[in-house]
Amino acid sequence: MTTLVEETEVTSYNTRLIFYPLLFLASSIWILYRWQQRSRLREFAEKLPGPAVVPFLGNALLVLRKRPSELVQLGLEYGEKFGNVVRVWLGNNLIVFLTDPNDVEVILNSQVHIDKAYEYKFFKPWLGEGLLISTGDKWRSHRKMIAPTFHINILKSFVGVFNQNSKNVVEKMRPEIGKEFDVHDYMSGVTVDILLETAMGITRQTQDASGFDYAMAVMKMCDIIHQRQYKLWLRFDALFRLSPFFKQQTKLLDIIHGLTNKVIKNKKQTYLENKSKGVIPPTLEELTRTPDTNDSVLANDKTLAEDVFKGYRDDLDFNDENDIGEKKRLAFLDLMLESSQNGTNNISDHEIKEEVDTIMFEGHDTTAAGSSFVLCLLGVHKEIQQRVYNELYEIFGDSDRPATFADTLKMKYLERVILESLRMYPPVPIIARKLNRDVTIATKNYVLPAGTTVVVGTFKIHRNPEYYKDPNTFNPDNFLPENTSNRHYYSYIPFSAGPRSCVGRKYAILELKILLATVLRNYKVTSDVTEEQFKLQADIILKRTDGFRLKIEPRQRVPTPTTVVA
Ligand code: HEM
Repeated sequence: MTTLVEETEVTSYNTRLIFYPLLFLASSIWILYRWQQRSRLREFAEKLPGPAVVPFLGNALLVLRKRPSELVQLGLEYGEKFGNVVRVWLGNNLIVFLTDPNDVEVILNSQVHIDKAYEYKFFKPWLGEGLLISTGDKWRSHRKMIAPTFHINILKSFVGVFNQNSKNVVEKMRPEIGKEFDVHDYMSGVTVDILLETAMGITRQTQDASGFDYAMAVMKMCDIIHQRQYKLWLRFDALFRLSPFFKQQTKLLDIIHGLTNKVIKNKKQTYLENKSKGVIPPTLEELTRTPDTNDSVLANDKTLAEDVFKGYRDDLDFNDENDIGEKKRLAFLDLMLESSQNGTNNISDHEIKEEVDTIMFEGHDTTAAGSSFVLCLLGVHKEIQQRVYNELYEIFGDSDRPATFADTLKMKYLERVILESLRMYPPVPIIARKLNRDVTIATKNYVLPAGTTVVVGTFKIHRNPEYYKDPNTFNPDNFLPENTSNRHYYSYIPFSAGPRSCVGRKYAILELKILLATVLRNYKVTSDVTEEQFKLQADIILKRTDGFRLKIEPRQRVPTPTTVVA
């Protein structure tokens, strides 16, 4: 007779007898599959130009101990050496850099290659499955829901917010008069304030200490993610968890998610209370469809940016013809809650939170870098600054009145300056995708195999002499209509292009115009640092490691007669 202990031992022996061979089999199949996949990658990769590789590490040694500022230079040097397609191995990962607009179009214009690369995962604890990183059906349905919330009518309703916050930052900068300071700190603060209001409906008046903590937490989170991008050891989750950054991240995310959750809960409650009283906010449909005769003149007056980006007409261009002007202002969050509550869209509170957090990140760091670069460039190029100011003087005279939407349409030279700054210093200097299918690109019909990470080198594309005469010279006339009309559309992609292009493009241009116009109407800016001395940092967002150093002095509101605005 066998005892219970013996029976248990026999059962566990039998289990092990089945389990271990199965485990061995599964592991062997997996290793074989990976080996086959890698061999396939290698087979295609061998045909692509790129630096020599060492076993196991590939080309990882090239970036070892390199500072972020050195990575920009390294990237540019390899581009010079190998051309518009450069193959690199980081361990087992095949990475292909593309800088020919024809190749880039194949990737960005596709509805298939929409998956983001591995590096975007650092955002996941913060942004979850928000628009920036999600993919497949989830991304498609959310994009369809969010793109209309950036309709020009909604953006027009934000003009007042852009003005008020721009005025606030002008006042905040006053103590810096005469000193050299880092203007990015101020641009970062004002862009977060603007987003708190336009994304979540939190105004300076309604903002309590949690609003301020949130803004600080957003800025610090960006910093942690940047560190993870370029400090190789922080890229490994296990090591990151052991670092002090992880603890800090946990605290910051508590603040960020705590506020977004709280605001969503309160807004939803208010919405339901109002609904029970019969007070229902206008729907997105109503805000974006009703024509308003008062504004029909503006409807035909398109901005320069709309011409520049018309080559890749995307879901942001729908229906803008039906302009209605400034109506009731609703933050993105209100619009999303409304459409989820009235059944137009199927989106949970958690998903709304992810999208609001995504907009807070994408909308803040990019515009902060964009506006800081413009101000520094104008500090260097005084002639150009004078032309910008003269144009503003023509619009506003010596008055202190806020800008209207109609004024922004007249800021044609300022717009060219912004576009040129985004060309030379694109806030998002590279975009990365993971290929799920083989793709044949235009250059030599190379095939990039499924599994490759494709990096689109926006920074390098924007400085290609084939498309820009004298590409390293800051020249806003690169965006005169005669110079843009025949240029390859994918030779200018600061907002990416195609189905995954930046959903906030029009918001960004409008905000930048009002913010920069307000600063320049109040201050003359100068930079003692020349463009050659800018130390660029390769990051998710392009920055300067030497800081955006600038000096300001109060503006005498008189035009400079010598310059003519084109
Ligand atoms: C100068 C300012 C800006 C620049 C240069 C910029 C650039 C970009 C680029 C290049 C992408 C594609 C990223 C990728 O594929 O990895 C992107 C995506 C995105 N941007 Fe912007 N952006 C700016 C401002 C904004 C603003 C103000 C908002 C919102 C208020 C915003 C929201 C987004 C979102 C949600 C996405 C993800 C879109 C998707 O994947 O469907 N951006 N942006």
